[in-house]
This record gives sequence, C-alpha cells and structure tokens, in this order.
Amino acid sequence: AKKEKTSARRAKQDLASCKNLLSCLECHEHAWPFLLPVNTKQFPQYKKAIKTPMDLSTIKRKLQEGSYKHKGEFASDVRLIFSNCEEFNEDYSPVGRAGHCMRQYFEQQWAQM
Ligand SMILES: Cn1cc(C(=O)NCCN)ccc1=O
Repeated sequence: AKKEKTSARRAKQDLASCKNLLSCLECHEHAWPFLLPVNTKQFPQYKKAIKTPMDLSTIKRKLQEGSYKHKGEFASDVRLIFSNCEEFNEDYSPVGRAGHCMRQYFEQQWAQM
C-alpha cells in the first residue's frame, strides 16, 4: 500500500507542477502566438501544412480532463507547439522568434521540474 500511495502522491505533484508551468507559459510576454489554436480562416494553408495542431489552451483542457498519464506526455504536447511553429514560420519572423524564445524558456523550466 505504501508504494502505490507514493506513486499516487507523485502523480498528484506532477499534475500540479505541469499546471503551474503551463500558467508560466501562458503569461510569458512571447506566448501570444500560442495561446489559442491557429486561426485556419486567417491562415488557410495551416490545416494542410500542420498535421497535429497544438496550443496552450488545448494543453490546459487536456490537463483539466486528465488526458495526460505521465508528465512526459504534457511535455510532448508543449514541444509539438514549437515544432509546428518552426515548420510553418521563418526563424526570424515575429512568430518564429517567439517560438524559439518560448521553447528555450520551457526547456529551462522543465529541466528544474
Ligand atoms: C502559432 N502561429 C500563430 C500565428 C498567429 O498569427 N497567431 C496570432 C494570434 N493572435 C501564426 C502562425 C503560427 O504558426
């Protein structure tokens, strides 16, 4: 019983840490391109170019719904945001630069979790 309890406690702690890190990402100065799904009316080619769209609001919903079994799955979705961004945007475009900045910030915070 002891082992399961600690793993349940660790899962609870991991979820809290992921929620906290997500909040930090959402309020980051350069988070603006990633807060909501890319508007495919504004960017009609996005749907064809990017097979698995991802954004911070979707990750937030998934966290709340308990969609992530391990914190690594959370990290994979965050990284998906930034790989989609690199695929669709030039490195030195405003969105491209925001993506590089946010990825660096995320990896720095993730390493301390
Ligand atoms: C992630 N991403 C965001 C945008 C964008 O312009 N977002 C505006 C939000 N108001 C464009 C391309 C892209 O890949």
